[in-house]
Amino acid sequence: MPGQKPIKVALLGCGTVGTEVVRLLTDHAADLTARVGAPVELAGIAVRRPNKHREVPAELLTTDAQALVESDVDVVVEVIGGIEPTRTLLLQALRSGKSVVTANKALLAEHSGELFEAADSTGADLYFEAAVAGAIPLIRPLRESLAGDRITRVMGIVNGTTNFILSGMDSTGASYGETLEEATRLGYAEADPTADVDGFDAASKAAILASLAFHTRVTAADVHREGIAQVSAADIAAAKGLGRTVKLLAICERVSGGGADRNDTANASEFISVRVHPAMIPRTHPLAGVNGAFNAVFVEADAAGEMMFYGKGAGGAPTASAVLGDLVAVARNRVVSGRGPRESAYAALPVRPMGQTPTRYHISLDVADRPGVLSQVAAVFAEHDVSIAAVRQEGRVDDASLVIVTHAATDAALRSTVDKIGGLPVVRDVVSVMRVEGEES
Ligand SMILES: NC(=O)c1ccc[n+]([C@@H]2O[C@H](COP(=O)([O-])OP(=O)(O)OC[C@H]3O[C@@H](n4cnc5c(N)ncnc54)[C@H](O)[C@@H]3O)[C@@H](O)[C@H]2O)c1
Ligand SMILES: N[C@@H](CCO)C(=O)O
Ligand code: NA
Repeated sequence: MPGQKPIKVALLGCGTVGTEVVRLLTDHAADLTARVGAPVELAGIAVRRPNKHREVPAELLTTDAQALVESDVDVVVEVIGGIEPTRTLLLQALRSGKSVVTANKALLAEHSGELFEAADSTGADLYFEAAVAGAIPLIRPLRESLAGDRITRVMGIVNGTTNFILSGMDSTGASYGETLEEATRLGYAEADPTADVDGFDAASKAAILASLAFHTRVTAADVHREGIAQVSAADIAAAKGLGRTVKLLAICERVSGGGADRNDTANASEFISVRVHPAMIPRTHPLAGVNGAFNAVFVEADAAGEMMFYGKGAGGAPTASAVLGDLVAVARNRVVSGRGPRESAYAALPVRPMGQTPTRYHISLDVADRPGVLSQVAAVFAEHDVSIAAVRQEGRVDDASLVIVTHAATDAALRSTVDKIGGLPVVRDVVSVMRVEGEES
């Protein structure tokens, strides 16, 4: 594009993802120019320790991220992570009319409202495909491709570390602790795995997905979150015994009517439920075959029906692929003086608290094998108004394994049922209690 003004890019952060962004920008420069309609020029890279970055051109490095954001650039690409200083830097960029591309789910899940407002104040773009499920196109399908449909459910595996651990437990029968150790040794889990194993990373992603799917501002605080540290080898074995497997799921769904809410929504006819928790799913479910560090997200929409998005949700190069896709989009918008999608939060649906969101449960018990045991157990369910969907009993020498799957019940009802059952003299052990998803209720 001779004579076309270059699109100048500031890169903030040059770690796992940033290094790959630089590589792709350099290796594909000619193609990117052709695709955008103008050269895409790296104007500077903000890092903390310049002497640690021998792989990138030294003259581009700076430790002053703020000055780089304030300089004459068109686009700011943020791959530092965390809330500050990135929040301040990106607000500054957007308020001065610079487009932003970010991979930062934690920031978006807490501050997307403020970032979108800053973008609106100048007409700048805010793109974030890399923030959820890495390379997998998911943000663009939800924001653009499905913008004419009505999405009813988004359910997926959006954290590779926990999926690696749960898949490992499923294939070896090993404990959570042993498998986490292995994941750390192989570099799949970080030295501090808290954000992944306690579900914070998945909860941020769930908030972003729910916001887009339901045209509602959802933050991480709205997401019910449970991690995988409590998942035992017994849970995995119980799941396997019934043709199921355990996955950490991010679930965003529309639910109709009833229940409390975050504002005065007594008359609301529709709510959303946004949650992250381990659940048993049938081994025949499309998400059951997603193993190791892969991600997959299942989307259901009224007109489109069921769709699944599958691929690499993390890693330097896959994540950089999503960043580059966004960079091309915002650069193209600038070339034609156009703009990408703005925030769409008009529906403002209330989020239903987990306490009022019934889910189905699987309960495995070790019981004495003698007449009347089943009826005693069933009576406790009836007493707490928890309806039983299926029961399976397998006799052993002098005891039996009893597996019960419930119809949808609230956490509170299920907890009191299980507490009371655990105290029955005929119940020797409550082996496993876990939610069930992906089956007709
Ligand atoms: N690594 C992945 O697989 C992956 C996948 C999807 C999204 N992300 C997101 O991408 C972002 C970056 O992740 P990463 O894995 O590359 O992290 P990283 O820790 O490898 O890189 C971050 C870099 O930013 C630098 N940095 C910190 N503060 C800075 C500052 N004030 N100014 C300039 N540089 C600063 C750090 O020194 C580090 O080199 C995060 O938001 C992360 O959640 C990562
Ligand atoms: N820690 C995340 C990286 C991608 O966000 C994972 O394990 O999937
Ligand atoms: Na993505």
